[in-house]
Amino acid sequence: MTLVEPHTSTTNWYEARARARGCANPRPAETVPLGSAIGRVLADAVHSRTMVPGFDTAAMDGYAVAGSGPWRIAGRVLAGTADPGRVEAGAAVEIATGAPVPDGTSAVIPYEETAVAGGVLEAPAPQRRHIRRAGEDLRRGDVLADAGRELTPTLSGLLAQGGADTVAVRRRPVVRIVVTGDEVVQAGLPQAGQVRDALGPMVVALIEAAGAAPPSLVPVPDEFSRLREALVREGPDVLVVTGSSSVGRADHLHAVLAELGAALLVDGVACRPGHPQLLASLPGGRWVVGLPGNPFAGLVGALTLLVPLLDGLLGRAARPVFRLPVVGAVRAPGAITRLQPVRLGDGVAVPVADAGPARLRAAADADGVAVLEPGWEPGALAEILRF
Ligand SMILES: Nc1nc2c(c(=O)[nH]1)N[C@H]1C(S)=C(S)[C@@H](COP(=O)(O)OP(=O)(O)OC[C@H]3O[C@@H](n4cnc5c(N)ncnc54)[C@H](O)[C@@H]3O)O[C@H]1N2
Ligand code: MOO
Repeated sequence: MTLVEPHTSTTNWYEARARARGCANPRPAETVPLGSAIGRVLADAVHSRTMVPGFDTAAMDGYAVAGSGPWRIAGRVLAGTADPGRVEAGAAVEIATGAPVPDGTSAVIPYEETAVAGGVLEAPAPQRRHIRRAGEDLRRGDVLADAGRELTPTLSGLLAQGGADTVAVRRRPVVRIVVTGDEVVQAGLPQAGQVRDALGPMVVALIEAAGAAPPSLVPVPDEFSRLREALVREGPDVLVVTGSSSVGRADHLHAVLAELGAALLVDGVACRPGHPQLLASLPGGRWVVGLPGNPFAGLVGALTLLVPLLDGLLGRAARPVFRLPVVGAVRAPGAITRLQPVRLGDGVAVPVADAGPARLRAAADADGVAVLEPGWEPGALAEILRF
């Protein structure tokens, strides 16, 4: 863990994200029913507890036959039957998809390929067996998912096939959002000098999408003591402070952190917008993420520091890096990284015009943000942080 002195250092954008991703240990595990684990991150690898199919299974509705035809029809086996018995050479058993095939079965012939008269079945010699062999999909002990994977609907289905009833997942990080600003109001139309809280709703949604518990939100005025109080109150693993990150008279975050003995891991990031973002740890193990008050700058801070910190707390596997050529007219990044809202096209990312630190329109119309590094030129690849 690299610590920096307050106000003295600006961190490269990739380095800042890597620090946020790497600083926290994963939260403890808890066991939850498979049915309520969607979106949770696995704390352990999951293995199949059974083979799938569990028995030789008919893949078509029709007849299980033994030997060559014609066949004498000698019974019926439906799905759910525990013991399908045996079929002797020259005999056929009517069978349902999903039923266990009787011992001695050489093939299952679909109804469509058969003719039946007087209890005798006729069909051309079967070209396919239409039998799913026991264990051909999964064997007992097969790894179904590694630790760090998020439970998706499809993974959840696979784990059910493998016999899972419960899964060990990481406890969800508990987050408190502290919205600072005397001028910031939570509802209705802002009066003279006021502004609606645009960061609260956005950051709540980002936190939930990242896999943390639904966060609480506390508005605090621009007062040192009130901000201090909001940071020391027990409960959350992560405190997100919006606004108060810069150097203005009412920006108390650095002073409060200094008084609380916080260690600053990131204090300013070499990017536009979103430069005055910070990451700190408080004595006792809690984390503080400071997001700039300008809404698009705050969003950049959330994508740079907050979501990666939550990924680390969840023990989430590295997210796949997604790069596209960014085409079209866009301001060059200059000497530091520029975060540019983009729309995703067919194999390209297209900048959305008129992005500014305080404006959300471009980001709201975008599918993600492109990370344009110094030296980037139109048409070159850039990492895309998808919303
Ligand atoms: N002398 C300097 N001034 C500023 C600098 C600087 O380097 N030197 N940096 C500028 C940049 S860049 C940003 S970004 C802002 C960051 O300011 P703070 O994080 O301290 O935030 P505030 O001063 O409280 O507010 C800035 C701006 O955003 C509005 N705001 C605040 N919270 C919200 C919210 N929840 N929803 C919507 N809008 C919000 C607030 O009203 C201000 O307009 O500092 C620059 N200044
Ligand atoms: O970088 Mo500020 O964060 O431009 O709005």
